[in-house]
Amino acid sequence: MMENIEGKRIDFNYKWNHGDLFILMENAGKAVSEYITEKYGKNRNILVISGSGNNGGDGIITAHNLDSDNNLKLIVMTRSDGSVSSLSRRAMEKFGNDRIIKNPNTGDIRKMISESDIIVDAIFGTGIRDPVKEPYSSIIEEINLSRAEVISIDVPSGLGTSHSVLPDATVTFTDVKEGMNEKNSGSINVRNIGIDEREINYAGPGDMVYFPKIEKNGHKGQNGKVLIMAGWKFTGAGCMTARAAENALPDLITMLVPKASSTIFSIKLEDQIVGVFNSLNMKNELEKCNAVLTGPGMGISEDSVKVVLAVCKSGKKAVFDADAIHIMAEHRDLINQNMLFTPHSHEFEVLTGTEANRENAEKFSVKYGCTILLKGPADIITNGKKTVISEGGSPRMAMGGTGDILAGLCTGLMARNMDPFHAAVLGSFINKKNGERLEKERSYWFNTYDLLGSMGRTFREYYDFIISNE
Ligand SMILES: NC(=O)C1=CN([C@@H]2O[C@H](COP(=O)(O)OP(=O)(O)OC[C@H]3O[C@@H](n4cnc5c(N)ncnc54)[C@H](OP(=O)(O)O)[C@@H]3O)[C@@H](O)[C@H]2O)[C@H](O)CC1
Ligand SMILES: [K+]
Repeated sequence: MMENIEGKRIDFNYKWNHGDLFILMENAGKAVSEYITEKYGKNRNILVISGSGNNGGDGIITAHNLDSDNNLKLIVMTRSDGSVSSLSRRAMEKFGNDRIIKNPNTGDIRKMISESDIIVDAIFGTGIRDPVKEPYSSIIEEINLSRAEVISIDVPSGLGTSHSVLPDATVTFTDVKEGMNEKNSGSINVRNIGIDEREINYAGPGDMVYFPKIEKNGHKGQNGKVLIMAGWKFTGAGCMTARAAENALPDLITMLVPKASSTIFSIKLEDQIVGVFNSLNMKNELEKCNAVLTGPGMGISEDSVKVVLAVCKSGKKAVFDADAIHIMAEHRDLINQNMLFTPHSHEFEVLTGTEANRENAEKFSVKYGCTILLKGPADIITNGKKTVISEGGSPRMAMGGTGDILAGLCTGLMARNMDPFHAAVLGSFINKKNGERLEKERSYWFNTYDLLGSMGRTFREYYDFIISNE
């Protein structure tokens, strides 16, 4: 079952790899026309009703393919300014602009529906917004009153609203869409339209669709607060997590550190809030934050165990890395769905008591409900329901500190309202692409400061790609 946003993610991955989505529209139209010809034969009275988005474009290609063997009419309902999506415009040129019936009135549509034995519903696909406005709600009603066979493309138009086409069959692409069942969609036929496994099961630029945009008129605090309790033994590790978290663009980052090292932190992170750790401060800061990180450079001490247990008790979204993973291995009963663990293979073995591989990561996530990001040349990210592989990076990223950067970035993303799984996938993707960028520029001669320095540019490249293609 695929949510609409997941469909968008896959489209962006495809677009990044192949440049143009029109071939997918051609394949979608081919899949639907083949289904109709196989099921109903030729010489039928077919009416295709297309909306102004890409679902409509799939309908136009379907019409083009069925045109020569049937008595076919194509209606296109444009936007109020007469436009359609750019892919649909290309489909219209292919069909022949002058033969398209544009924006007929409801009476004419009713007549055309009554003269048809097959109706192809391409009004809305996954881009539907509730509520359905006129004239679309009346058209949907007329379709549902007709005795013709109705075939919906991708999803029944209006699904999830109070005006939904009730088709005899739906030809859907890549996977069944959210909310579809045999009752509201008729017989469901899933067709592959050329999306590669890599665009679905591997991290890619499309994962940016889960990254919340910065609102132009937003207010302070809206973009989340990060709490970090790390670097108590190795201050450098703690500082790197904070610098990495900044790249997710949260409004506030607070470090809680022991009194003895607070001066070092205050100097190195002069633009962040550095507080001195005590039980009361920790309780207050945990209440205020949207996501918390602990573990990197922390050491295992009475206090670090206290911190880890308090994080568990807080119920906040949390990232456990390094020493925190060792501590959590003794407290597995406290693991829940708000938690992300970012182990390398040895830490994974300590946490789970099993060999570090995909199957065991999935088993552990299912059992405890948490997300695992198992680090390696290819990161494995799983929440037990979904698993994504994140490849790439640079061999130079085996150096110390890159794990701290990844953990900090994931925490920042979780504070920005992302769930642990999508934060982990995007964090891993950006981290690896950032390493690749530096390797291209400098071969292997770069360090963790360089990674932190270029992360914003790497992030922006993919952010801009999504914004400019929406
Ligand atoms: N990878 C794939 O699987 C591909 C799928 N394709 C098909 O594309 C659609 C999704 O296309 P999209 O353009 O995103 O959206 P829709 O066609 O579903 O609908 C958008 C248009 O509908 C208008 N709209 C939306 N809600 C309403 C409403 N309530 N009342 C009136 N009009 C509405 C919307 O209007 P705007 O004013 O916002 O422009 C749009 O015009 C997917 O389902 C597949 O069928 C592609 O072929 C590519 C690959
Ligand atoms: K449809």
